[in-house]
Amino acid sequence: MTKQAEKFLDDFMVRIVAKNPGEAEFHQAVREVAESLAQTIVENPIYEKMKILDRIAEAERIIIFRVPWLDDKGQVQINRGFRVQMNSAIGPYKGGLRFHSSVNLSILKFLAFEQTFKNSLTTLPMGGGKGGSDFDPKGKSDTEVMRFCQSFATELQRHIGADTDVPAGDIGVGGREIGFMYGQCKRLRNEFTGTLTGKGLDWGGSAIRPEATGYGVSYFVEEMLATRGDSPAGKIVTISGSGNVAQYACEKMTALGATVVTMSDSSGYIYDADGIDAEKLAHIMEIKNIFRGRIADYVKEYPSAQYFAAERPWGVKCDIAIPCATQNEISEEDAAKLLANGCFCIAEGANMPSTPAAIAIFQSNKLLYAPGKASNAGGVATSGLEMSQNSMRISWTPEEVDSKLKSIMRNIHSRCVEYGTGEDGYINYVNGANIAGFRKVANAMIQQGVV
Ligand SMILES: NC(=O)C1=CN([C@@H]2O[C@H](COP(=O)(O)OP(=O)(O)OC[C@H]3O[C@@H](n4cnc5c(N)ncnc54)[C@H](OP(=O)(O)O)[C@@H]3O)[C@@H](O)[C@H]2O)C=CC1
Ligand SMILES: O=C(O)CCC(=O)C(=O)O
Repeated sequence: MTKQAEKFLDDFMVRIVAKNPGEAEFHQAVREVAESLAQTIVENPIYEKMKILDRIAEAERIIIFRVPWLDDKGQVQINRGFRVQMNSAIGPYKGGLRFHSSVNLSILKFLAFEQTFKNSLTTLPMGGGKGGSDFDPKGKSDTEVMRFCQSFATELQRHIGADTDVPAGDIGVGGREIGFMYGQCKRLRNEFTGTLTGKGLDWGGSAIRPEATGYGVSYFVEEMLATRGDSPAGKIVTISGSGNVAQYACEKMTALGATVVTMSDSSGYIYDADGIDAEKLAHIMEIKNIFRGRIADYVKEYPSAQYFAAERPWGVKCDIAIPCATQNEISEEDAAKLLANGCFCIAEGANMPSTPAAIAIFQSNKLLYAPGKASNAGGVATSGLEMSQNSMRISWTPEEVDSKLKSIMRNIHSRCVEYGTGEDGYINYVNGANIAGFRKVANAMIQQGVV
């Protein structure tokens, strides 16, 4: 990076931190992007003159609202709802809703910021957004979740729409929650439109949307390994999380011939040296999706596996690591363990799961490392395909959607190679994803004037 680019980066980050005090996750996500883009920006003065990166880092609109609801005992509960409408340069705001006790503005702004670049990479016409609530569905009855979702959607529906902003799922928001919110939006607006994605297959949902993020990250791993003449077959894989993304990453990596040996939740991880095959994964899906239980229950059914409470799986020997739980779940120490154990490929299913210090270890040791905004883009890409099907009032077959998903992931990989390959041939997927994602949004913003 030239001195001029370094100065741009320093000045820019001073402005970001001053304008968004105390928002550590947001600063982290913005800094990573700004580091990749500083050189491109000083070499293209129009970007600096038009303050493109400052504008991308400032949400177009943020809505914060009260979500009151009645629990099963008839007591009033109050949560806080958010929608961050980050950038609409290339399409309606698009991005998931997160329901988790940790949700705050910093987390949702980092996610919405990342989403803007991710959605641009998919090549589909989608802007960036994210939302959610500090409501935690864990331990709540179905009727409590329904009452909460109805209250949340009652306010949210004023701000969203098929051509305005199209939310979907994220942590704590799956098919059940999308169904309750869609029902309430439809009732209040008296229209059946594609206002949310991740809908049920019989009422406007797309085939393969539940599978898409996990399948997409697996297709991305295939592409990464192919750059070194390799493939997933015979590889040992560690996965964190046991929710939507983790489940389908496990399914697809196993189908591609790899052996997945770990999955986790926020209480701990399981290690099954024999591999979590299709039958064992079906059991995990039952524990998590039907009984809404804990991953620890796995060892009751498969006693040869081990459960490690309050630990993450990154000390387990593997070739490939696919973090699919949450942000900053791979620390510097975890990254050092992965490296020491011979792991050579890290593909993020989660958003920003690796800390900056962990990424520095991956990159300085020339490991294959893909940031979530590239490798987990299959979920939102398939949401984009759901929007297209809704507009055209048609449904594609699972095979059609899967083949489009595969070609989108291959295309994202090619863009990363195009913009991220250094002089020594090492592919810096972070730079590649950030630069490729930025160019399209930046050029659209220039063409649309100062808005
Ligand atoms: N769903 C999608 O299509 C997409 C999701 N993502 C990202 O993938 C990640 C997982 O999302 P998804 O699978 O949908 O969510 P789910 O709610 O289905 O699953 C989340 C999993 O991560 C675990 N987890 C959540 N928070 C923590 C934490 N603080 N520490 C440890 N484990 C935690 C959960 O454990 P527990 O049950 O104990 O809470 C659960 O196993 C998120 O980063 C999300 O932003 C990215 C692209 C698309
Ligand atoms: O499908 C979507 O719209 C959003 C998916 C998502 O939240 C993400 O990509 O992080």
